Amino acid sequence: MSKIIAKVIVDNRASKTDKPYTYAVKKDMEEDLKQGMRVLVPFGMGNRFIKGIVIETERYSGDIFKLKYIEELLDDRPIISEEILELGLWMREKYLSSYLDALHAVMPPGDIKEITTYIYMKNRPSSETYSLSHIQKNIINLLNKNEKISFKELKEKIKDNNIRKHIKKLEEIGILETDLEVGTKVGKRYEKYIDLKDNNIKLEELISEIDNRAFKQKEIIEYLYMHGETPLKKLLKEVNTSHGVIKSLEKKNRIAIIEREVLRNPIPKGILNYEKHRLTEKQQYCLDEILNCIKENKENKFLIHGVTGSGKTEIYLQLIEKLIEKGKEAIVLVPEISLTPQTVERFVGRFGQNVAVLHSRLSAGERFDEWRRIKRGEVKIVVGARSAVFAPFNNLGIIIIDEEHENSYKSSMNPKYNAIEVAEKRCELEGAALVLGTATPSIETYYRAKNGEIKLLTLLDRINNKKLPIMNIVDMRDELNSGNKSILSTDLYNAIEENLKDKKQTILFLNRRGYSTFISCRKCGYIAKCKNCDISLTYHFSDNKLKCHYCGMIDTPPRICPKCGSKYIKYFGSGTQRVEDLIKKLFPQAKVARMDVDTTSRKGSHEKILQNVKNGNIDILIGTQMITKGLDFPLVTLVGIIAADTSLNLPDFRSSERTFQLLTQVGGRAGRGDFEGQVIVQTYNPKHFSIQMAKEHNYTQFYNKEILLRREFKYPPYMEIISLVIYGRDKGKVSEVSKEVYGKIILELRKNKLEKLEKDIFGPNPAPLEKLKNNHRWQIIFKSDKGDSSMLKDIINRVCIYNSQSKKYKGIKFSIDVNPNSIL
Ligand SMILES: Nc1ncnc2c1ncn2[C@@H]1O[C@H](COP(=O)(O)OP(=O)(O)OP(=O)(O)O)[C@@H](O)[C@H]1O
Ligand SMILES: [Zn+2]
Ligand SMILES: [Zn+2]
Repeated sequence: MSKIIAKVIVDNRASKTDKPYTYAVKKDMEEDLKQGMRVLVPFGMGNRFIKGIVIETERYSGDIFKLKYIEELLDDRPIISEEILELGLWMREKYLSSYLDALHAVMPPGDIKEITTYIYMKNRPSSETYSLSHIQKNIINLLNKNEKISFKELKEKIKDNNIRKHIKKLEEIGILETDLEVGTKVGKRYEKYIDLKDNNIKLEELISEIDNRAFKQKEIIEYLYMHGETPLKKLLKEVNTSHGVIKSLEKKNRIAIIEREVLRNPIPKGILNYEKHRLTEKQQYCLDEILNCIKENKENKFLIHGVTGSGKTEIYLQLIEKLIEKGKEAIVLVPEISLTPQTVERFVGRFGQNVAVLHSRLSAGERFDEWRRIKRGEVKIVVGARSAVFAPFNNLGIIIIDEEHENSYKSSMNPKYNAIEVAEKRCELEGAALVLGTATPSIETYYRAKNGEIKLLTLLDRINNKKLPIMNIVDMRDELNSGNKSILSTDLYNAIEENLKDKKQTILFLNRRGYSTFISCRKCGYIAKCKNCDISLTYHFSDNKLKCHYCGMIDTPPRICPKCGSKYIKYFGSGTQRVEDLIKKLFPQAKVARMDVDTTSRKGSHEKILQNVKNGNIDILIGTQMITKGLDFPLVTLVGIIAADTSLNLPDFRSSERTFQLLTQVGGRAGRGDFEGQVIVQTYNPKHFSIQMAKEHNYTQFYNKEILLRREFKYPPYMEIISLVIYGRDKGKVSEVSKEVYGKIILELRKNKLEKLEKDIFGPNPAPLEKLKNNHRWQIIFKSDKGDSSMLKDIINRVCIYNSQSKKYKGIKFSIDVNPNSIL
């Protein structure tokens, strides 16, 4: 007689347990057990019970006497759908992650161990309960006494093997309802927050009043000063302190404890209705094409390549409207949500309570609440950053990815997935359509569109035939030759002045924050570097500190050179703080704001700056890449790009692409209203093709040139790249292990008759970022044809997993990234 067996991934972090374990299933569980359910299983020598997830069930007619039995089912139904589970397993293979990491990515947010199924009374049964069984009546009786009861408790109270069937029956006839809850976080309505009592007092002053020995108190003040209002729990953890210290600060009247309601529905308040636009002919054409293709089951992958301001968002909105009418659901991915408030506002402004917004500032409980709202079908649209691609809809009609070229769609944590690829896979599994949109398609996406894998829809004009901005290139070498040493060229200076006179707004872009980007001794050449990262420290003027932008380390700038003792310490390189400083000096009459990581760490500060720009309270906005995304301000007519070369000079194969994207996107903020716009691009490489093509708004020509280089130098889309970084505290060991791992991989390749791949392996070498956060880093780069890549991945994975268990390699870690964003 055949039996049911189940493959289970156990929730245990040890890498050697990263494989499915097979368990036998007790007879009375057979019918209820489904893949995607959590179970309790005996594990290891001591048969300790641990939680796990069923990824597969199958009939088996062999001997099962050697197998252990699943002890208990923890869910009454799968907590993720079959498709989502498959998506997770696909990611594991594609991105070489562990089972557990891959499953965690697709499971409900938070600690899946903490999830409980609760049973509620939905409608009290009428008096005619004669059709109900004795057990069913008992269940109802229990629920008459309690608002809700956990599945586990119910099982303990009503000892019956068929309890699941009874619950199901009662659910079917509308008496009961089940729901998931996570931990104790949900249901709590208030949370304590801590903030400084007075935000206008300088840090030095606050600190000077505290006893020198009370260093924890100082740390708390510093933390609040930097981060603003912080949940108590987070503060205790971040500063690693106790309630007592907080209390004593409160007594001193330095901090305030605020009780805040934990919002169950985190949609920002005060969003205005976003009126529907009558589509232009071209927008209409796009919309119809997509709807027709979907209807006739022709294509279901689309790329809308529309210049900046061509009205892509309106197409998304109306597309979604049409699909919801048909009972479908929609996922919209946007780059880091906090950076695209205008886009989010449009979705909420159009669809209101039908939208769930998944942003990074949600608490764990809120995140889970949203997940549940989606799962229960209470919303039809999810707008969110990359992980929203896993939103648990059951009737998904479309996934839209706005600004598809953005690198935030690639995860830097395990599994290191690319949300575009994941979205595509999910759409295939669930029969949904995929729509990518951008003014500057990634080379990979455009390549696929040209090959007919994705249907290309092009919008060449801005809405109402507004002109694209004129791009003026300024050669900074000429400026220098004519005696201008300032970071502002004469042209840019004049244009700003003119714009101020005209009462128009200006955006200045520079991709470096801080004041000076490095400080150095003029006598001996010493450069102040981070001791954890070996990267030069950036000087921040406002708090007179040196900061590491990689690990956050803070240091005091030296007065005399720590190496040779000279006092000729000089500050080089300009960041946004210096630009702000200069602009304020040059144009004292202008209202200036700066937007970068340093000015937006306080909650709400980001929105406040943008609101001020919108209201016309700002004449000149200076910022980093934060100001490149989706901003739509009609009075912005001038955009100045202070240094186009910062992205161009990175030792990375995407540097030309990034530069083209950046210039086009930042430039695209100009002239979106009734007035024409102009862009001034300052550069030392005026002839570079990405700068030239951006100047001409000629994406296709840029693409044609870049794609040739990709082919010649064997980069994506022609080849798949795998970056293996080997890192650890011990420099010698890192290099030693790297060489050994390399040797083993080569051996394996030969064993598998894959010698031909050897010529496309680079390294092992120290990585371009050789030391980060106290880890030394070595790198091996593999390039392979798509056809060979799965074999290669298999080998890399095996060698690395094998090594990570070996005692010899203690303290060494491996990071594998498939088609990484950058290879630094
Ligand atoms: N059919 C229309 N009629 C009038 N105005 C429209 C129409 N469609 C869009 N708009 C407006 O045109 C402006 C540009 O549209 P939108 O911001 O959607 O462009 P986009 O293509 O997404 O731009 P970007 O890629 O630069 O973010 C917006 O202010 C929008 O409200
Ligand atoms: Zn020196
Ligand atoms: Zn550092």
